Amino acid sequence: MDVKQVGIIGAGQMGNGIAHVMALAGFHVVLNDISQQSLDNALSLIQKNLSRQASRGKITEAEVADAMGRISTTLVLADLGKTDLVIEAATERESVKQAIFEDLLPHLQPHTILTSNTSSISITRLASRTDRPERFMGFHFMNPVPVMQLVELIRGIATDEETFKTCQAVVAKLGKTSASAEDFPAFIVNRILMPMINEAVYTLYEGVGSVRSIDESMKLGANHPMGPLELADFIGLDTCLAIMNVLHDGLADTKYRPCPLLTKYVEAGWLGRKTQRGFYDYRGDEPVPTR
Ligand SMILES: CC(=O)CC(=O)SCCNC(=O)CCNC(=O)[C@H](O)C(C)(C)COP(=O)(O)OP(=O)(O)OC[C@H]1O[C@@H](n2cnc3c(N)ncnc32)[C@H](O)[C@@H]1OP(=O)(O)O
Ligand SMILES: NC(=O)C1=CN([C@@H]2O[C@H](COP(=O)(O)OP(=O)(O)OC[C@H]3O[C@@H](n4cnc5c(N)ncnc54)[C@H](OP(=O)(O)O)[C@@H]3O)[C@@H](O)[C@H]2O)C=CC1
Repeated sequence: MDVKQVGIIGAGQMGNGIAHVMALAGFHVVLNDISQQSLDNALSLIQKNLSRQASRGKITEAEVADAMGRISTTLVLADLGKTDLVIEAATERESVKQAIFEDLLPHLQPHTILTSNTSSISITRLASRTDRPERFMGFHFMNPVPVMQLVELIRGIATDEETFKTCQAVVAKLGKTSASAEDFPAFIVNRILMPMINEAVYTLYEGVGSVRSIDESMKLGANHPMGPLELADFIGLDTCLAIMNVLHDGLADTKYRPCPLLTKYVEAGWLGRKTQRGFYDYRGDEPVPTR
């Protein structure tokens, strides 16, 4: 199938990055959110990130203008009715995603492929609540989307081959690489990455190291580009906790127990960079560890 128009639901950090790379690759994008503020912030962030790419000579000013011209925003889900591919990138909560699909379905054309950028939730279960489980799959970008090369593609139990091939072709058009993952909790990347982040929080909780010593150790001792706590703040602590809960519930193994300290940060509303406070406090000139 030839994809021309892409609908993106959720204009948070992932939604804006997905809109950025899709528009730059020539797709027409309709970006939806429940908050006008989030849509406005997303557009100005996309403009800023595209301009940064232009200033480094990676793309031209004309490409920036063309990409921005291909993005429209809306608060109304029905405006995604003409799209060929929908990527849902709203908050990592199953009830939120299911409600979105329920509201969206009556407006979609029969051929439209429905996907979720979920980090962990069962694709098969999300698909089973729609009218098109064969045209439903996981389309999982990595953060920051304009920089990261990988997209995980996850088939649900009913996903058909044409849907998979179409999504694979879209990833190739973005200049990214796809990896196929089976539909089990948190797929591949987060099945491995998130327990490491959770273990870093346990290491902090048990007093083995401070925020700074844990991050420095993993950056300098294991050559990770960001320390695990810095990365958790970057991903969002609410998202990290949601993923750990899906692993814990879905695999029924205590080794996935979310660290109580991670839960406490989320309960405090200290969600990382997006709320300006998490394992670091970002309100000043330099990030300051909170423990
Ligand atoms: C939770 C999930 O479901 C799955 C996930 O996504 S897990 C998270 C996966 N992501 C990671 O693990 C990221 C780990 N961190 C990194 O790779 C790096 O720290 C980083 C790429 C984010 C930044 O790299 P850096 O070298 O420290 O910073 P910096 O030099 O500023 O940036 C490198 C390039 O990326 C660009 N960049 C950085 N952040 C960006 C953003 N948010 N948007 C667009 N471009 C960005 C910069 O402009 C820069 O571009 P040039 O090469 O043209 O100069
Ligand atoms: N953060 C990461 O590193 C990664 C996250 N993901 C996944 O991507 C998805 C989004 O994550 P992320 O961008 O980080 O989260 P954010 O919190 O940054 O963004 C979520 C956005 O969805 C909006 N939203 C909530 N409910 C609805 C709704 N009913 N309709 C439309 N929009 C809605 C939120 O609006 P409001 O703010 O008003 O609530 C917010 O703008 C999640 O499934 C996450 O697991 C995947 C890869 C990496």
